[in-house]
Order: sequence, then C-alpha cells, then structure tokens
Amino acid sequence: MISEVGGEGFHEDVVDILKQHFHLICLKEFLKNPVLHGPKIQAMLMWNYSPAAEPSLLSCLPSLKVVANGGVGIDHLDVPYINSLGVKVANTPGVVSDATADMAMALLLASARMVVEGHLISVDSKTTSVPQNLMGVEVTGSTLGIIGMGHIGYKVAQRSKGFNMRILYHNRNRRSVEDEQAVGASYCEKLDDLLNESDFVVLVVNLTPETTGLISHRELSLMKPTATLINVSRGLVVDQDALVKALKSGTIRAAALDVTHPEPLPRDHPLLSLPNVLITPHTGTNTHATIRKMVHLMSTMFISSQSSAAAFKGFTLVMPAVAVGNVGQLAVDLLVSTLNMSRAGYFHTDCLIPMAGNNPYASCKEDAEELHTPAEVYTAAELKLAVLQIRAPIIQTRSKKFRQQLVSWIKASGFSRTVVLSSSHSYQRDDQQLQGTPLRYLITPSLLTASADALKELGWREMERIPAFPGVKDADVEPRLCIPGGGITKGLYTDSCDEDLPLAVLLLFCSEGDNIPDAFALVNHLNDWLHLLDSQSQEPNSKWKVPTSWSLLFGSGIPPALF
Ligand SMILES: O=CC(=O)O
Repeated sequence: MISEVGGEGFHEDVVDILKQHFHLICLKEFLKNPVLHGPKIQAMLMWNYSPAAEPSLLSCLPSLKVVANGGVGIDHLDVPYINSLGVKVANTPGVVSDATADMAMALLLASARMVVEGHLISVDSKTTSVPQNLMGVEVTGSTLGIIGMGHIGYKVAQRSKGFNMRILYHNRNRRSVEDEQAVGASYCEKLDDLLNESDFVVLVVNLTPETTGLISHRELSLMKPTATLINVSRGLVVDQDALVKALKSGTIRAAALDVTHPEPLPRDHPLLSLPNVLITPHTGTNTHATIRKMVHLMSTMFISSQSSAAAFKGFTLVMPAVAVGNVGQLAVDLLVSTLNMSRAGYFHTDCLIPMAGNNPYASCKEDAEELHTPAEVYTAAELKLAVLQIRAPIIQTRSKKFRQQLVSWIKASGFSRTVVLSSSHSYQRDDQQLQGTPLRYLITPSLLTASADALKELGWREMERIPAFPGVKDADVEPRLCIPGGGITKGLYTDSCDEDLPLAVLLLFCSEGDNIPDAFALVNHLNDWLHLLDSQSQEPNSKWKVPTSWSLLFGSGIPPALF
C-alpha cells in the first residue's frame, strides 16, 4: 500500500520500480473497501510520512509484514508499537547520504553568498544597477561545525574539505583517527566549544529525545554573531522560538533550513518573514537518482528466496563459487565496493556455515558496525546488476541442497543471466589446459543463444572437457567436465543446463596464496564482457576500489623487524 502516485506520494518517475515488485494499492482505493483489501496488504511503503502508520490503519492490515519508510529518519514511527504487531520497520539509509550532504552544502553556500537575494534582485523589474552592498560571508577557509557525524555528516565533511574549511564535529562517539584524518576533522567533545568556534554550524543528527530542542537559547547565544545555522536533520532539533529571537536580535547572522516544525510552517510563522532565513521544503533527498535508489531499496528489501515475484527481472546476477583462493568472492568484493552497490537483502539458507561480521565495505566507523551475514544480495539498479556475495563455506553435506536453493531463487527472481565467478586448482590442469590464458568460461545452451556474438568477439577460451582416464583416449567414454577445487561450480553449471537456466561460469586456474592479483584478473575479465566499468585506465586494476576489509586479508604479516 502507498499513499498515492504523484501529489504528496511517490513521484511518477519511480512507479515503474514499485510496479516491478508489487501490486500497488493507493490509500484512497484501500479506504473504499478495507475489509476486502486489508488481508492482502503485506507491505506499507511510506513516502513523505504517509500513509501514517496509525493503529486505526494498522489494525485493518492483518497480513502486514513490513512498514518501509522512504528516507532514513523514522522519528515519525512508533517502532516498538509496530514491532509489537509482528511487523518490521525498514528505512533507506546510505542511499540518501550524498544528496542530503549536497543539500547541506547548497544551503550553506546559498546563505553565505546570498544567492537567493541576488537572484531576486536580478529578476526584479525595478533593478537598474548592480548592487554593491549585497555582501556575503567567506566560505573558503572558514570554520565548519558538524553536529552529528554519521553517514551524512561525514559526507558534509568530505565536501567541506574541498572548501579548505577547518572542520570541527560533535558526535555521540568519536570517529577513528583515520576517519578524522581523511577529512581533516577535529572532534569537539563539548558541543559548546564547537558552537563557540564555528562560522557555520550544520545539524545532521537523528531526531531522538536527546536531540529534540538541542539548539535552543543557550546554544544560539554561544554561537558567533557572524555564524550561520544550517539544518538538514529535523525541525524539532531546533527550538524555533529561540531561533526567531536569535535571528531578530543578531545573536547569529542567518539560518538555512531544509527542515522545520511543522512542514510547511503556518503561513504566518515569524520565521517566514525574517530576511536572514533561507528555507527549502525538506527537499534534501529530492533528486531523480536518489529517489530511484531509495525506492529500489524499499522494494528489493522484501524479496525472499521463496518469493515467486520476478523481483530482478532483466537483472544480471553475479555470484562467486566458493572455490580455490576465494577468487570469485574477492572479485565480487571489488564489484560491490567499486560500484557502490546497495545491500538489498539476505539470501536465507541453512546450507552455509553460520557466521556474522562487520561490514566489509565500510567507509567509516559507523558503517563498520553494521552486522553482515554469509549470503547477501547487493544491487546497482542503474546497471541492472545484482550480486550475491557468499562469505562462508558450504556445509559439506548440503552442497546439493544449496544448489537447489540457488537455482530456484534465480528462476523465481527473473534474472536474465547469472555469471558464476570461480577458480580451479592450477596444479591439476590437464595437459591441454597448460598453455595460454588461465581464464576459461562455460555457458549453458540457453545463454549461449543470446551471447554467442559477444563471446566470439571476446575470443574467450571454453573450459576443456578432459578424458575420463587421463592419457587414455577412449572413444566410448565422453570427455568430462572437471573443475578440481571449484566447489559448487560444476554442479551448479550442470543443474543450470538441466534447468535451462541462462548461466555462465568464468573461471581462473590459480593456487592458494595471495589471490588478490587473481581477483583483479577475474573481475577485469568479467568487465571485458559486461562493461560495468568503462573508465579507460592505463593500469587496469586501478579502476577498482579495494574494500576496507581487504586490509585484514592476510593478518598483520610477519613483523619487519625479523628481517
Ligand atoms: O529526511 C530525509 C530522510 O529522513 O531521509
């Protein structure tokens, strides 16, 4: 259920994504016959705070499983109450961060340089001369105080570094020294110090009981009279009456707000008539690219391995086989990291050794604390690409079951093709496999039809079938496919042939050891086919972004002092 298409609901531009995944019903339609529709609704997708997840509505939705919020802030949701109904709450972190940080910078710059005032003068029919007294304040080299150094706050810092700003931040937890150094930010344990010293104060906190009214009379009075307050978090973080007073009396220079309380403000609200306020209507995430990412994340988080909905219709799936040197997994790591893929969900299976760990692609401490599991699905919607990363060994006796689960999920999800990245023991190569490239492919008949031309152009080499008894050419016995060390590769390929599944295997002969160069070789090979990264680079490996977790790949090594 959604509130509506257009108006205050989901933008027309994203409805195609929703329709790919759901049978949509709008609130108005639902309300015409709640008894009929109620039991069918499994997900409520909120946009712009609606439909409101109120008891009167939720009680009509006995089959509801998830309330998914478009946006990261869920302060408008009573999460314990919703959970008590057996309903999960989801939001869209990560994908909103860039656009929101951009908005913070837009407000900061516009307020500092009086962009809106300048525009109004420029288009005013009475303007006859260029005003000399429209004076802004300098951004470059000034001091920025970021309150809330989460994902978005950190991105504000990254941007401000380019303006040569001195960056202070206040956060519940101090970030790592590496995070601080990367953007040149200094931690202010005391909020008061940050307020005292900053020329621009940006609010990027979540709204919680602790942050409600965080900026009130006392805090504003600590700020410089030349300072600007920028708010991209929630209106209630600022005591608006105190802000009106501070702006009127010159306690601070100006405020630039993407958020207010309420939204929009009553038309006679004093903030609206102050000359030193810039207000935008909570449009921090409003870019076509970002709303599509948000909606895609909201949609794909529901996909279950049991689901029969073709959730990834037309997508290419790339997945590793857990094989020699984990080359496939490392190659998939490079894809997720470089393409900045979003985690869309988990592949639920009882066939992998259970494990959990930190986020392997974390770019900051906060991200690193996210828990990750052995089989996760990531997507890059624009590229119609999904990957299933597998991080644990398959339980030996469950290999067949795992393959069956994979095949049925791949089929149900509607992938147009699957590419398995794999490897095989170098030392077990057959004579004919010893020369030339160590890269091989396999392709199922149903994918061959679609890819024959591409393969011809690539000039790739197919994995050779080898005689059943090495050295003995027995015409009665068909040569066999043999992938030593390849894990489920052979089984998955054979199952896919039987099931008519469009699947290719790209594999590399290699040995256990430092398999990073092998991973680059395999992912570059994949890229030659799929053109996921087109950047021309002299050094083919440098176009890939190495995930942070790779620094832990080989332990801490042998102490150099030994040599
Ligand atoms: O306000 C925007 C969000 O919560 O993502």
